[in-house]
Amino acid sequence: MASSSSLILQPLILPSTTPRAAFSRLVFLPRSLSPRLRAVSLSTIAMALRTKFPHVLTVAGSDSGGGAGIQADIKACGAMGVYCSSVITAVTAQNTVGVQGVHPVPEAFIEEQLNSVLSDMEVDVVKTGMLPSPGVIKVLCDSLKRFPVKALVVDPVMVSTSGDTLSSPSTLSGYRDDLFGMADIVTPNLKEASALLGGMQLQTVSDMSLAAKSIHKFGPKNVLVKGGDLSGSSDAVDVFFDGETCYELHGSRVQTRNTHGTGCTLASCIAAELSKGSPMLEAVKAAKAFVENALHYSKSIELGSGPQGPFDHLFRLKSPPYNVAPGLKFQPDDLFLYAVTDSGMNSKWGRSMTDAVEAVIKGGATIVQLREKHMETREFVETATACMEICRLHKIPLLINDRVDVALACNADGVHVGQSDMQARTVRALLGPGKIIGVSCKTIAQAEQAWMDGADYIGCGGVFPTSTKKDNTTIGLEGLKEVCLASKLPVVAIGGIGIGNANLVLGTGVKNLKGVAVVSALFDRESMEGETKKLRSVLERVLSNVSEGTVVL
Ligand SMILES: Nc1ncnc2c1ncn2[C@@H]1O[C@H](COP(=O)(O)OP(=O)(O)O)[C@@H](O)[C@H]1O
Ligand SMILES: Cc1ncc(COP(=O)(O)O)c(N)n1
Ligand SMILES: [Mg+2]
Repeated sequence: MASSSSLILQPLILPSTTPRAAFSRLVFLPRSLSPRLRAVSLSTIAMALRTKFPHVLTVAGSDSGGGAGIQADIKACGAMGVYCSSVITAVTAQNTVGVQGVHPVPEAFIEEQLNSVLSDMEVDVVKTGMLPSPGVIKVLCDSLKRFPVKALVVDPVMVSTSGDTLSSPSTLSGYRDDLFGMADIVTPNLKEASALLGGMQLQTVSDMSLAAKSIHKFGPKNVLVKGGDLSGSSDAVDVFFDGETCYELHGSRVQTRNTHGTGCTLASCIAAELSKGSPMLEAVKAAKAFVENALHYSKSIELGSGPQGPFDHLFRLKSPPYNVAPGLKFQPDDLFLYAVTDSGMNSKWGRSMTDAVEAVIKGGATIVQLREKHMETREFVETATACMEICRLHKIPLLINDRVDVALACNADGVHVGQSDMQARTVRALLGPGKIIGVSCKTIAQAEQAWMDGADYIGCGGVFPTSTKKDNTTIGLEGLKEVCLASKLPVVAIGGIGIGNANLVLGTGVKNLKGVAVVSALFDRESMEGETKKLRSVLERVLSNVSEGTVVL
């Protein structure tokens, strides 16, 4: 091995935010390397270490009113933490009353803009908005063939919500025959879906499903028919079709006039999420949640005198939680051995909460939840802050039961809520996209709602009777299996589980079941570390038997 004196310490100028991050990016190279090789190695390492910033290119029209088009796209991508470049296809004179004029950009100049960005700037995802003529669609298709990107999101903008035409009807065949076949997703609203399908009437959610399936035949990988304008609907329902399954995505309808630009924003958010690496359906859900939240925060903004106002894409900047450092990223396997605290049991055994948390982590707990129903708020925040330090040290996520305020105050990794606590979608809006949210569910319908609300996992139970929740109805192993099979989220089983019966639970080997959550089995014991170790070894044994196909009962 080279001694340290034969190494040179060469700091590279790489993007880094903190002194610690900068230090970890210092590169050691042997002195014996020739200066040329050293230069080559350094540039290779620099390339490898470069932080790639997710990049969406929007190809769309400018909205002088700033609520839709290019302006909405740039703000939406910025809000989602993604870089956004723009190729402008037309300049519109537009306000809250409607569209007063459209000035198309010459096709050759659109091509020049596409060339400039795509040839140089490592675009991940292209999102299209207003493409005013068939010639523009052709120019775009040709550019995308020359410069392929990871994903293409096509929002087939045709008519503004105010009823003004933004692209000529002759673009319909360009979309259907050329662009859709290259698209990863197309996102027509009701009017656009109808126009694409020769005037098909779309009045119900089942009409939307039919439309999504028909549009899929034009060649895009996925279709989202947006129901913002579905009359008589108390929800905001969109229908997603991936070629196999149709999903109805229900959101709550925000009562506001400020819906100008919702479609542009939705498509840009999908593109932004895809550029960060999200799977398609997750990207669509995150985008829909963003639009709903943005509308909610902006529902009483007053700008302009017309019927449709813009909304505030950057509402999150006003919300302090977004300034806090992100927590640990959720991995479903974190649910394997989930320790839920109980300070009553700690005082019975004469130990502090921090000692208890440290002991279960040392014993092999993979995630910790502070569940304190009676602790005073100040003591709770102090305890949680101290526990956070321990959990950070061991890289174990710490969640707070119910108390979003306490989670924010100590910058916990997330919150676990029950059916009578704050709704998960509100928790998500308050905590932001980077935090972990779990929801207690007993039924398939609750599990579906948790998924829609943007939760990361569900806790399912009580599986067996338990002393920590006296009047809790138990669902048994059968109930657990039913919910697990239907759940789109990973599941942790809870309720009366311990060393004696954990094998019955995990041994079901049922889909989505990732682990067990325990309270008394760990905290109501003298040696918490020892008990956790025992439980962990039981779980590991069951897991290896399940993966070998042996049923353990
Ligand atoms: N009032 C509203 N409340 C909540 N979500 C809405 C509302 N209006 C539209 N949306 C959502 O905004 C997105 C864009 O839909 P839509 O308005 O139909 O598209 P477009 O703007 O292209 O006409 C969809 O996800 C839709 O469900
Ligand atoms: C330049 C431009 N592009 C797109 C739209 C559609 O707006 P919405 O998202 O409300 O359908 C618009 N009004 N103006
Ligand atoms: Mg709209």
